[in-house]
Amino acid sequence: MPHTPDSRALSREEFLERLRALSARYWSSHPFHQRMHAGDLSRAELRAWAANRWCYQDALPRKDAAIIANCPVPEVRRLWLERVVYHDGAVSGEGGREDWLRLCAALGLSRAEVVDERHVVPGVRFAVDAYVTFARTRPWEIGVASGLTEMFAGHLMRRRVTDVLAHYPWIDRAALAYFTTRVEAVRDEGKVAVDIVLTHCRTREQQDEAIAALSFKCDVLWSMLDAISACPR
Ligand SMILES: O=C(O)c1cc(C(=O)O)c2c(n1)C(=O)C(=O)c1cc(C(=O)O)[nH]c1-2
Repeated sequence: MPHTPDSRALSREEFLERLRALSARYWSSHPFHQRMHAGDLSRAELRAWAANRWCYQDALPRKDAAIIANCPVPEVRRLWLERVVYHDGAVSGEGGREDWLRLCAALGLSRAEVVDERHVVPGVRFAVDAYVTFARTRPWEIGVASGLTEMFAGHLMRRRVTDVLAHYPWIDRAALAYFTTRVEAVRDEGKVAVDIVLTHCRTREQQDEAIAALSFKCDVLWSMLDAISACPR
C-alpha cells in the first residue's frame, strides 16, 4: 500500500523520545518492586509474586501468536515467531515458561500449584487477559508497540539478579536462570521491536496509537503489582 507522507508525523527521533518518556511509568518504580529490590519481601510475598507472574509468562506466547496472526508482513512474522519459541522452548522441558517454573520451585512452590493458577488473584488475571485481548484486537503494529516496555526491562532484570542474590541468600543463582538468560534476549528483541514500530507506524495517528499502547502496557504491569501487593504478607 503506497504511503502518503503525513506532514503531522513525528520524526523517528521525536517518536522514539515520546515512547522512551513513558519509562517514568514503568513498573520498576512500583513500591512492590522497590521492596523486592531492597530485600524487604517475605518468602510468602515472593511466592505470591512468582505464582501470579506465572499468569503473565504463560500468556506471552499467546499474545505473540495473536500479533503474528494479525500481521501480513512475512519478515515480521518470521522475527516474531522467535518469541513464541523462546517462551515455549524448541522442545518440551525448555524455554522461558520452564525457567519460570524452576524459579517457582526454588521459592517452594510445586509445579502443580503454579500451573493450576490457584494462587492467581483476580486483578492479575484481568490485567493479563487485557494484554492478550489488546494484541488480538488491535492492529498488529500497535500490538508490537505495547511490548516496548522491554526497552526498559533489561536494566531492571540485571538489577533484580544482583539484588535478589544479595538480599535473599536462600535463592541460588541457578534458580534465577529465567532472568540471567532473558537479559540478553530482551536487549536484542527490544531493538528489533523498536525498529518495527518506528518503521511501520508512519502516520501521526499510528504514532499516537503506539504511544497510547505503551502507556496501556505500563498500566497492565502496574495493575499486576497493585494486585500482588494486596496478597497476604
Ligand atoms: O522482569 C521484568 O521486569 C520483565 C518485564 C517485561 C516487560 O516490561 O514487559 C517483560 C519481561 N520481564 C519478560 O521477561 C518478558 O519475556 C517479556 C515479554 C514482554 C512483552 O510484552 O512481550 N515483556 C516482558
